[in-house]
Amino acid sequence: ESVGVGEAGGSPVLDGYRHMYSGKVRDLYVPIGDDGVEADDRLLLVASNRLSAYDWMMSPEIPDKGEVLTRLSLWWFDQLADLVPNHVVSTDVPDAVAGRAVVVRRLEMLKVEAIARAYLTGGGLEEYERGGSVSGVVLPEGLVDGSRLPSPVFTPTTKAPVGEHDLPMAPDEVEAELGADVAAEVSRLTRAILARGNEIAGERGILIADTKVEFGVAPDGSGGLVLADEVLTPDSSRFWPAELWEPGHPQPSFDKQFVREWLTSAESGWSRSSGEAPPELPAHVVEQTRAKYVEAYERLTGETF
Ligand SMILES: N#Cc1c(N)ncnc1-c1cnn(CCN2CCOCC2)c1
Repeated sequence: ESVGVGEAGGSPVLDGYRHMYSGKVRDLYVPIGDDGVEADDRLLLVASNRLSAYDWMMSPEIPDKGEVLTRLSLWWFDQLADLVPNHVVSTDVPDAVAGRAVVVRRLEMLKVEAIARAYLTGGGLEEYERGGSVSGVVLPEGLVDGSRLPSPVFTPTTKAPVGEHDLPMAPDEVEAELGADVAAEVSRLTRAILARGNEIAGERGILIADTKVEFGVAPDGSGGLVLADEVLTPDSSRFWPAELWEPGHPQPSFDKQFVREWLTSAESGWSRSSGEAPPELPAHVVEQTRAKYVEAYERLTGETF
């Protein structure tokens, strides 16, 4: 998920903060006090307007994407507060990143990408087609691309180093990494978060096929699991329009379909198999994609962006 620092679309220099880490679409900074000493209990999590598709960084950026997804994630943290505490401290952030950054508690992050699937597709479907199970969970026969699962399945992966792919973790590997009790709690919470997400999103015409969340614990070991990172956004999850759901083939993406269809159309002149970077997105694709992020936010939260 992480790429080298200084990727196209870059990360802003923020006065009073040290840039610590760049993911494909988000960045982490360390606050620096007036005395020049770095905070050890807080971080600044910044969402960019960058869009990643087909494992490429798109250009140009999508205006307001960072703010829309930050506000959506904050709303989900509130919806889930009865299930699990979270790392949000405040939205008192520098003007340069106003609306698209959050001050968060600095945690010790678990070394597991906590993924749950409510619908079968992508890597989960491929594993199922090989052996009838996913992450050690035997599934019913006859499932196809887009099939709804009887209940969300925990399908954790490793957190791969920069430029490498995350790898599936078997249950015993997760227990070896986290211990049996914490592994069971991570599985339970991740599945509960996705189930709650689909209860709410389903009423608003959006299916959340799968999601990745991250947990941390307080550095002093006090308390239990804390939900970190972002939660139930189109960047961390597959969002599908409910009215188009039809198992048996790849589902259209709620937010990335315009980008995918243009990139795979003759008009783009690009071929995914070429290994070459995709061309600039035309303005109409950028605008339509921005509108889908705003639509997801407004449908789910009931707020006007
Ligand atoms: N959230 C959080 C968090 C926290 N609350 N405390 C300590 N570390 C982290 C942290 C460090 N890396 N990541 C991976 C996800 N990153 C998000 C930003 O963008 C890059 C990827 C999370």
